[in-house]
Amino acid sequence: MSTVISCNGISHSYGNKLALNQVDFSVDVGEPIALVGPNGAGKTTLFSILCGYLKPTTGRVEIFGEQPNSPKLFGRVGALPQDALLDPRFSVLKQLLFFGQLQGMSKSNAVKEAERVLDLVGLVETANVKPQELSHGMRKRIAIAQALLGKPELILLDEPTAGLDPANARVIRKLIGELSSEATFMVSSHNLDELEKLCRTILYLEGGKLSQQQIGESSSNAGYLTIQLLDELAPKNLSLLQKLSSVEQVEQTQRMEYLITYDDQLEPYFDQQLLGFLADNALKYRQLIKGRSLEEQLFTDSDKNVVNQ
Ligand SMILES: Nc1ncnc2c1ncn2[C@@H]1O[C@H](COP(=O)(O)OP(=O)(O)OP(=O)(O)O)[C@@H](O)[C@H]1O
Repeated sequence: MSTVISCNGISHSYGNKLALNQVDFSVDVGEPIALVGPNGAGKTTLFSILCGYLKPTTGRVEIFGEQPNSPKLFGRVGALPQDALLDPRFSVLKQLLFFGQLQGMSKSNAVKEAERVLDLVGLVETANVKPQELSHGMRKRIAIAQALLGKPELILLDEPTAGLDPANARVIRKLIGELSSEATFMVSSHNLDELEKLCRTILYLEGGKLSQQQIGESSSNAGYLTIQLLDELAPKNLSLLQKLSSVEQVEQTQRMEYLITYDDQLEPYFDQQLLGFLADNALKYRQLIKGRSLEEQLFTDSDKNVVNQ
């Protein structure tokens, strides 16, 4: 597996204030990583070092094997700084265009890319609006859209949900979950509850020290697929689905949507097995989502209709 971030013995001092103290960790390509710690723990300092805005006082950092400010990383890393500001003078589209063109895109590609990222954050209608006409939550989503420009492979989001209402925070987490098959995300928050269902790997920072690197329980053999069908599964088909060799559980998450837990070791190509099953039983589907849908990951509801094998 290829290494995205490698930090060895990183310390950083502001004058005589030690903000980071001998931090070591590495991150491989894959699922989102949470960086959690109380106010003042050093999260923003670490992000600033990873983005190349700050040089660590001591230690070595590599992103994709390069120094964080290397031109070779241009376009490969997207970042949302904690205090990202939009320019009040220009419309949302103009600002995204500017950053797209800074990445070397032609104007027409930058327009397409700006529209794509605005669509991802659900704010296409704000393209011609100036930032001050938007709510705080919308501005934050625009700043996240900016971090997604050019499809970077590593996306660093410093407190992306800070100050957002629950609905906006949910939109952001949903987006991270959906895009995490395309890019490796590192997301910070002072609130573990917010990220623990989204990220299996959690880095705890406290007083500048990385205290723990916890890998969540779900790093077992369990694989997840969410399928949206064009109709409810008839009991007969549900029973057949449950009998597929690698299927451990089928859970109905909403109308016509099912979360399937399967043994990834037993059937690494379960999606193909499932497509075969659907074809054999003349079942039509709308969407197949690798992993749990974010709704499912974040808001586990104890009284859902769980169907055990
Ligand atoms: N420019 C600076 N000059 C002096 N001290 C600083 C500076 N920036 C941060 N610090 C100090 O370094 C420590 C780590 O700060 P940092 O902003 O990295 O923490 P954080 O985990 O991001 O906090 P928060 O959750 O409040 O944003 C804090 O004690 C802070 O006061």
